[in-house]
Amino acid sequence: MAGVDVAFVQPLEHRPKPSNATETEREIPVIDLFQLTQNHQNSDSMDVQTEIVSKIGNACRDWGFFQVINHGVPSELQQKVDATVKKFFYLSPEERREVKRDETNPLGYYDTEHTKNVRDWKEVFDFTVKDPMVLPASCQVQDQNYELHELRNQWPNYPPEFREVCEEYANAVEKLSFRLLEIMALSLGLPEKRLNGYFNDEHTSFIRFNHYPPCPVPHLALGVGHHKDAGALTVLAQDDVGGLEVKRKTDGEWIRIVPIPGSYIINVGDIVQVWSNDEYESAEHRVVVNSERERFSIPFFFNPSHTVMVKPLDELINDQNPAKYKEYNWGLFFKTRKISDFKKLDVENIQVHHFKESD
Ligand SMILES: O=C(O)CCC(=O)C(=O)O
Ligand SMILES: [Fe+2]
Repeated sequence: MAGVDVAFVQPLEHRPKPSNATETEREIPVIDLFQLTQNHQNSDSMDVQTEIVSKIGNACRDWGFFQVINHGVPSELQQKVDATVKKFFYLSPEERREVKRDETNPLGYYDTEHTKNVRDWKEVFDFTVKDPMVLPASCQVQDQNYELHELRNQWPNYPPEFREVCEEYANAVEKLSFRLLEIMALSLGLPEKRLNGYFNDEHTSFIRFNHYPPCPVPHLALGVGHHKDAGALTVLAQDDVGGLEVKRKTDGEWIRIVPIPGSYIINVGDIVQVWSNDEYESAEHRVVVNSERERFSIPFFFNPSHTVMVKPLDELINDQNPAKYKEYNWGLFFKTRKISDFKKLDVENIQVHHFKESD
């Protein structure tokens, strides 16, 4: 343990197992979106679309996770982003800190994120898709008439193409996220565009560049501690190193997701869990680090506008299946979570189960 800050050490029950026996398992469904990302529509392609909708519905129900290939984001763009991300993290610590996040602006670079109050073995850079991003100014409010705060992206001067590449990537993945949202809506028996209105011009989606340096104590620390994503859905690009693990719903085992080149990992977030009244549950996941290779990953967190009141959709509840959650305001939830991820608190951070109706 010499030289490793105890803030990184996971409680015993959350430390990763030394064996990687599950490494070769390829259990997470892989779904080919080729037919969806093409614009021609004939009866054959409608059949294929119905099949994709049903595969995605099953994956959301059984796993809360799946991988997509032929998703429509050009591989050249992905390579450009990957190279740009590396250039940024290879800047000197002083240069990276020029765009450091602080308590008033949660966007930019930081290396002190905590998940469930244990420090993660990683450094990150966050930027929003809509700039500025509008959020409540404080989470200490009693009603909906809260004051607003505009948060702006911080861009480093180097590499010079950084901002342009980030914005191009954000547009491409935003498009894919809308498509996935539409497929999820269809798979729940809803009209295709039923959920799109929650993601208006003020949606609070953001992209994170994760860098996990080699870790001298990979059996004690985690790159990201166990958690669920709070937004609607996540589209994650990862390199070939591996380390992401998902908790399998059937038995609670941690399953390693084997990287497939050119694919994205999609996971259901807490908002889809609430909208679907637990039909699709967000899955717990975490990132294991290793002592040899650094790893990079890029999640796109697809989040609605701050004004959205999140609750089970009326079409999906009835007398036999009453709403399992009280409604909550996304902006206040998000703001509260952002503050608790920044520094260690003495209380559990905000979770959707705090809004669960008592049985
Ligand atoms: O790096 C990864 O594979 C996943 C990261 C993650 O789960 C997150 O940032 O929420
Ligand atoms: Fe996550």
